[in-house]
Amino acid sequence: MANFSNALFYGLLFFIWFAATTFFRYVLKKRKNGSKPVRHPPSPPSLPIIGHLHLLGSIASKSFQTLANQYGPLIRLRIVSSTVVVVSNAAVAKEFLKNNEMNFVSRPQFGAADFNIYAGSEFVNAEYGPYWRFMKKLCMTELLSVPQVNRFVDIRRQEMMKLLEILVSFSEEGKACNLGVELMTMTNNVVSRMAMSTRCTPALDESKLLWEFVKEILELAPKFALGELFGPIGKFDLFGYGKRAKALISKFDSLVEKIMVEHEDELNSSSKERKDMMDILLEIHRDKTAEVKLSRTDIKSFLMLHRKNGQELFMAGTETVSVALTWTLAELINHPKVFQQLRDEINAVVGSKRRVQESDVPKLLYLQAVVKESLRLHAPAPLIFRRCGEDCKINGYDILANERVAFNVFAIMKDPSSWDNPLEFQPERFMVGSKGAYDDYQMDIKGQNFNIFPFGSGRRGCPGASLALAVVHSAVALLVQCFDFRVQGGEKINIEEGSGLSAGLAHPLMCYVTPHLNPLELVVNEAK
Ligand code: HEM
Repeated sequence: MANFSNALFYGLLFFIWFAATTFFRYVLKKRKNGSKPVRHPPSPPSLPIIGHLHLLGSIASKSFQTLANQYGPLIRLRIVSSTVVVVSNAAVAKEFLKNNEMNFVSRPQFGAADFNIYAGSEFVNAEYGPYWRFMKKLCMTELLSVPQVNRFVDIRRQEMMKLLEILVSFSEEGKACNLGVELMTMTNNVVSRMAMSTRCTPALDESKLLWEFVKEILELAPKFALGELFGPIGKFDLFGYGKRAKALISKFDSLVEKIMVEHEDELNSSSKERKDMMDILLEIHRDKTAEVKLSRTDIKSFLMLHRKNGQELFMAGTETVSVALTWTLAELINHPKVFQQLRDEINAVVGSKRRVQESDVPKLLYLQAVVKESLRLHAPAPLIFRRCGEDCKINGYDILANERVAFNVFAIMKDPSSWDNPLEFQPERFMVGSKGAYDDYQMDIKGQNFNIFPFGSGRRGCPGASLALAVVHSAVALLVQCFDFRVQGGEKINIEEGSGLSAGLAHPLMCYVTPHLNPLELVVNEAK
């Protein structure tokens, strides 16, 4: 009897404690947000501790899309101890990124920053403020401006020629080639030469180190995301990825320091005709009157620059571009009619005596449509992250200060309410006069149109879009003009998406290549 009354007593005590805590939390929440209770965007039912983690598969953008189909285009998820608001349609994205742009102009900080020796010097994750504004202006007016991109056209031509030579040698040896790897090498070299006049190839000493850095950091990036799930506990670096990244970045730092000293010596001894990114940044570093004082660390951090949302140029310029190229090639190989139509267009505009070049691209409308369609179906940066500045209401829901917002570009660009046959690869949709073409056939893809914005939008949009499109257009055109492709071990390429943060193909793009027009002979014609 005594036991029973004890149990009753403790049960009652627990109930009072539980009710009081719940009430107290409710009152706190109410006071924090004035008198109204917070109205979060809808959430699926969650589990204790892990929240919605069990609802996420290996490809976050796909899982978010599935949840949006069930719970709507604006949802809120809790993953262990972090929350994220996910946006999955064009109208809601516009509400955030256009109508409330200034409140979503910063990016969230990711836990990995704790292990980044460049923390505080980052550009991609920088708070919207004087440093970010200065660097962004510099990107748009100098480092990645159209005239600067045009000044390096010969470098892109040389690197693409190297790619063509490699493919010819694969063809002569009758060996299958991993196209993804070759495309990645080419884009690494283009970006690396524009950034600091250094190639990034396993065959050379310095370049080998750079090459290894890019490879390793790309492998590590998705693993960082794991730590993120554990919120504050992630800071303890339970898996050791933080320490590995720190060691890698330190290696990159010594290498870039050496290249920087060489650049400084050159700047002291002569005036260079063509300045690479490092030269431009070093000049600002020395300029006592510059609006913002750039430190050596800021320069190195910038050059290590970004991959989508979180890591800093090598990854932005290399992985995203090579992913876009690989997907476009894969879709073309799987759609022989589209491939042939593109080849016919190139032949009609360029003929068969010279290599297609960047200056031909404005006349190659079908080529542009092919690339747009590929970016629509396979966004190289499928999730864009931003951070909410101050509490605000969007579509009747409260979005709280500091909350992370993920724009699911992957889902938005396949939304059946915006696109007919959204999962089909149909470049015609971007051609004027074609059956089913959109009125707005020259659809802007650089952030004005929220049905298709692979480069993000607004002030925080991608400053590398012109460079990226220059590389993707010319490489696709050259490969289609010069080679036929046969898939190794099958008729079609398996276009399954890879897991983790990478938006690439799950399986290597292995092909046998045969020259259609021998590119090595065409070069001679081009020089005329
Ligand atoms: C197909 C290739 C590429 C795609 C799809 C892409 C996509 C993106 C996206 C979606 C963002 C976030 C935009 C936003 O928040 O609204 C971004 C940011 C950025 N990208 Fe790219 N990118 C590509 C290539 C490049 C290249 C080649 C570079 C430079 C070499 C570059 C440099 C940057 C930088 C610096 C940012 C951060 C801008 C900021 O925070 O203000 N990207 N990119």
